[in-house]
Amino acid sequence: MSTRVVVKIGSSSLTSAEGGLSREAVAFFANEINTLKTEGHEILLVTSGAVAAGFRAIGYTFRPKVLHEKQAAAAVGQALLMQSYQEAFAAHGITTAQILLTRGDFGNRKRMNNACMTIEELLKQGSVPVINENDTVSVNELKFGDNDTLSALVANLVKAQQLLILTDMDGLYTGDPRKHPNAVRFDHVDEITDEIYAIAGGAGSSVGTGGMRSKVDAAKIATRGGVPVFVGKVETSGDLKNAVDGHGKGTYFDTHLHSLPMKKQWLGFMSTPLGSLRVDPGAEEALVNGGHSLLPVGIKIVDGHFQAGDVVEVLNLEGNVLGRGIVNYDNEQLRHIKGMSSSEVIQKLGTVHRLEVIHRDEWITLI
Ligand SMILES: Nc1ncnc2c1ncn2[C@@H]1O[C@H](COP(=O)(O)OP(=O)(O)O)[C@@H](O)[C@H]1O
Ligand SMILES: N[C@@H](CCC(=O)OP(=O)(O)O)C(=O)O
Repeated sequence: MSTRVVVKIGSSSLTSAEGGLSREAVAFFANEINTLKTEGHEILLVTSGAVAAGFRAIGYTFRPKVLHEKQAAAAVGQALLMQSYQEAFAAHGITTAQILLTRGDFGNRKRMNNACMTIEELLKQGSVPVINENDTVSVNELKFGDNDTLSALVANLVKAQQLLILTDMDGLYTGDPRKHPNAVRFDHVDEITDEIYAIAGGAGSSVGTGGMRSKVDAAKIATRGGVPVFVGKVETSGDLKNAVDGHGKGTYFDTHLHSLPMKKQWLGFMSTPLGSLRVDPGAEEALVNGGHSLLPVGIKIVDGHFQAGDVVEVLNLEGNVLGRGIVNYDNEQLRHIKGMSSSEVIQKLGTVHRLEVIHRDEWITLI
């Protein structure tokens, strides 16, 4: 069956440790993707490698660590990266299209709709969108940094049937195999638990950024959005097709969920919460398992400055994030009515526009 697939290629798979782009690697991936396209799959590529490709060309000896040096290296390297993809895909008669995005773009519905429409048109025309972070304008606090999260947001946005995160390690192991030679690989992960997070470490090479941790983060976003994820290695001809077909060299993160509507995607993964609410076990149960709205009676602590209509994070009494929602009250009002029953709230405030603090339609569970 032909499907829509997002393929993310990390710096570690495209460049040598000394820096510089491996044209052989780019040609190899173009060939693998061509095989999938020939079978009728729609492919979107999310690629890293701009900094790694550009830092030697600009004159640095090592991969830069300071932001403006990384941005300069990326500006040089992005052109080299794109040129390389264009040449490699042209050999198969495939047109490539450059798309540069920032985290801020995902927070803006209009920009996202535009990006989405552009991508749909490119796919319709048979092109391969080649997506990277727009490093020149991304500031530290708002950066993706690695492209794993970016690839998960893209996969949710285009309602992909699969996200393949390709890296230099053939999956998630019980510990970083570079440090723990006896570590064992997970073939499937049904649920991303705290234990899974605990074993996923940082980058193993000098060119990679996020390591397995950011890949697990990405897998969480994508699976929560209904997109199953493969994290692994594609090194010999046919490996990418095998990964799509379910027998790749790596770990599969399964999902039983359906794709998320755009509004819930935005709420869960793109919005910026302006405060937080701590709720009691009754409210936790109602929100997470009961599919109910949040009422004032379940709220214990209110933090932050927010207005009605803003996004807040909801935590349980142990401090674990349960999800996010759009509040119907500002922080001052909520401090006055927290813990009150609905009749007490009406007595205190008079007629209220909405009794629910967060309506279930404006809520997303994130555990
Ligand atoms: N539990 C783990 N299982 C497998 N790899 C791990 C684990 N913890 C950390 N790693 C490291 O994550 C690295 C891959 O991430 P990264 O270097 O960021 O690659 P990329 O550039 O492809 O995104 C591996 O090379 C490995 O050393
Ligand atoms: N946008 C940056 C991505 C940085 C990076 O190293 O990401 P990754 O290899 O996915 O961990 C670049 O193209 O160099």
